[in-house]
Amino acid sequence: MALHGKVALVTGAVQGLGKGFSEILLQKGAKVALLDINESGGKDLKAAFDKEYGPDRTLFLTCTVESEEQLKDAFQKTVETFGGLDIVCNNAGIIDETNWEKCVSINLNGVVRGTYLALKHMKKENRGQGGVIINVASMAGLGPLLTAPIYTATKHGVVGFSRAMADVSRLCDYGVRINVLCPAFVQTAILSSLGSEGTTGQFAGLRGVAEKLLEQFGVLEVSEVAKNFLKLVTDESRNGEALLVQKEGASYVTFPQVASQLPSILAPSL
Ligand SMILES: NC(=O)C1=CN([C@@H]2O[C@H](COP(=O)(O)OP(=O)(O)OC[C@H]3O[C@@H](n4cnc5c(N)ncnc54)[C@H](O)[C@@H]3O)[C@@H](O)[C@H]2O)C=CC1
Ligand SMILES: CCCCCC(=O)/C=C/C=C\C/C=C\C/C=C\CCCC(=O)O
Repeated sequence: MALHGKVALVTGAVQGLGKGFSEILLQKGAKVALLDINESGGKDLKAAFDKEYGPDRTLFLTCTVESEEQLKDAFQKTVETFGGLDIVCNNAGIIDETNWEKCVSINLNGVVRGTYLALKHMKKENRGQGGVIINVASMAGLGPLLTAPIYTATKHGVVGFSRAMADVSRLCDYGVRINVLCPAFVQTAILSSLGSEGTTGQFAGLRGVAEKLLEQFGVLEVSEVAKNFLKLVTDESRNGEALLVQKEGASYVTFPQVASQLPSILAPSL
């Protein structure tokens, strides 16, 4: 998929990975709607991107992925401004084991909401032109992060939901690929939550285990993850894939083949 002139929407775009994903899309010629709850940061980022890439290439929209109405309006505004939608990255996420319902609301419900809205605008049966959705999970979507069981659950949820929706899209011929990105630790603000009492609450005492994982896996730079994000966006042969990104490299995850045991009527082309 060539990105020049394509329209992208990224949630949680103001800093960290979302900023990195937005910037690499801009470098490849796409237009990007930047969605975030951080209004002042969003305005500053848009001003910086305007200088670097030109004023018509981005749109900043204040929006929480917790609100169906705000997210729906942001998708609509993006389509009206840029004339279509080709790429959606559901990236916004937090760690908060003390307010765990909020963590589920942002990390899982927000991704479901963003995926359904993306399909509404992009799928062929709605006269959309197809496209690609990248949902951001984590390595904690593939194994346990002990200081953050709810975070772990939301990220496993994002992996399962994305894989299921990719198969739905293939079977129903939506023309939309859905892939999920699973980075290990990345140098962003969220990393300071590793063992902090404020976000990990009753599990803060397990910070030593999380620190051991950090020592074992190291810390990625945003740019390393962004390069792999781009692969998932552009490689048209990839649908329903989970890409694990670690310091030593990236690899597509192999899952148990339970689908092959289903009656073929349920999974004719899996
Ligand atoms: N940094 C890391 O080690 C890893 C991060 N991830 C995931 O990557 C994604 C991005 O995280 P980072 O860039 O590291 O974090 P970050 O904290 O640097 O950035 C998160 C962005 O999301 C925005 N945001 C938070 N709540 C929001 C909401 N309700 N609606 C819209 N925007 C909201 C924030 O304002 C911020 O701009 C998250 O889903 C995170 O779980 C996955 C694996 C590793
Ligand atoms: C609190 C900081 C969390 C930062 C965000 C994040 O999602 C980072 C996750 C990175 C990796 C650790 C996650 C889970 C561990 C998964 C598997 C461990 C398997 C260990 C093994 O068997 O080798």
